[in-house]
Amino acid sequence: MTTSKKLSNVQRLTGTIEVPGDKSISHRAVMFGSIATGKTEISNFLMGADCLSTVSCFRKMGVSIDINDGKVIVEGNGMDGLREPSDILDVGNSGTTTRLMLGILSGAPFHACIIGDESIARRPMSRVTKPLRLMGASIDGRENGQYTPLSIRGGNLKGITYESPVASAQVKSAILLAGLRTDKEETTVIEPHKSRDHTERMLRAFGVEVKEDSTSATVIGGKELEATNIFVPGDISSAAFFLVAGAIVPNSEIILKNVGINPTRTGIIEVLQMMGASIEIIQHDQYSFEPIADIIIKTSTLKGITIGGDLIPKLIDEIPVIALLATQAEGKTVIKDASELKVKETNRIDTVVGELSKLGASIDATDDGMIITGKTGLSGNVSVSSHGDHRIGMMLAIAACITDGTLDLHDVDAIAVSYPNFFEHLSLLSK
Ligand SMILES: O=C(O)C1=C[C@@H](OP(=O)(O)O)[C@@H](O)[C@H](O)C1
Ligand SMILES: C=C(OP(=O)(O)O)C(=O)O
Repeated sequence: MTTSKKLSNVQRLTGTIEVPGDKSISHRAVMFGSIATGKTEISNFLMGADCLSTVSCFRKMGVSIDINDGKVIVEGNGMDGLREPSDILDVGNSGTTTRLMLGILSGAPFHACIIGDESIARRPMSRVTKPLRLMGASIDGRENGQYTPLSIRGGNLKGITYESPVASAQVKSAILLAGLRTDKEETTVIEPHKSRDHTERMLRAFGVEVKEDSTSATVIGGKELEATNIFVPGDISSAAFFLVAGAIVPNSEIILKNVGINPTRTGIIEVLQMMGASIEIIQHDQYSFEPIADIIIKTSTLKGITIGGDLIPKLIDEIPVIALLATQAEGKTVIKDASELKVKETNRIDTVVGELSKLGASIDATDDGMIITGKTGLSGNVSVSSHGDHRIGMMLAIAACITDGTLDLHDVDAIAVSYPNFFEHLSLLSK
């Protein structure tokens, strides 16, 4: 079923919100808890559709996962505690579930089948199936394991040193998770730029040693994970929508509480600062393995900038809303080195350029990004669509705050993938 919503512009956005828990960290907490020994209690878990797909897959492999009052309790039975699933593992819309789970399954001595939705079926899986096969996993699937449906049988794995052609935390994590199942062998992943390091940080919290340098990470196999309690910080990728909204909607001031500010994820803050936004970061004393801050954003006068290189992995999921931000910045914004956008839930170069063009933005697609010239008023009274992509849906809902007429936003239900209470927060701030 698809849904649509008529959205009007707003006078201002003011108030305080706490965005839901981080999606990347929530996935990992359930997965690592499932293969650890003992009870892992997760608080502030993201109850979004993607993370619930992870929960459902691990339950099908015999893990007891209890969801109660915003807390998730995972009873792990160790690395060898997973059971062969009698049903297909359905990952829904979630790339992270698919790729990290493949890493875990590579060392599990049984067979499993993985399917997902139409969007997942278009996303490249050979970036993980290739190195996992090199390590010893048997993986088959559509077009020789390039796409779902996939079928996997874990094997005896050997350690590898793998130079990934893309900076991808999903690829890195899948290989490191498989690396844990080798017999005391070393597994190293080298990336062209550093990707988010939640896996490395969380593995350490579960008692596993991870060696890291600027663009590589290494684990040694054979160590059991020991259960731990995890507090999931607010998702900076969700906060990004309100950071942009606060900067571009007139007369606004928004306070975002408890946002994760892991330096491998803070590209959106760097971009806002480079554009000249009025933004304040109040960092909390560190009490978790992930840093947390409150962020205050106010209506700002912005200038266009160039975004590329090693900044891209730090803000890859924020590019749709950064494109909207750039329409309100004076001058040219160039987003380059971002061809990874083409293999997300949608081709995010095409969907961003297509939908923002409908609003009258001056935006052109390039081979590895887009060029936006601002500042332009955005026109309403048009129909737009998320194309089933949560981040496109939320970007358009924020755009509607400043259009000169209403927007008919189709396929809004996609937003529940990462931010189920997004519209509640939007209406709270616009009161
Ligand atoms: O590891 C993760 O949790 C994620 C990594 C990124 O994908 P890639 O690994 O494909 O860059 C990101 O786009 C995705 O939303 C979540
Ligand atoms: C790309 C995303 O997620 P995934 O790869 O897990 O589907 C995203 O959340 O923007």
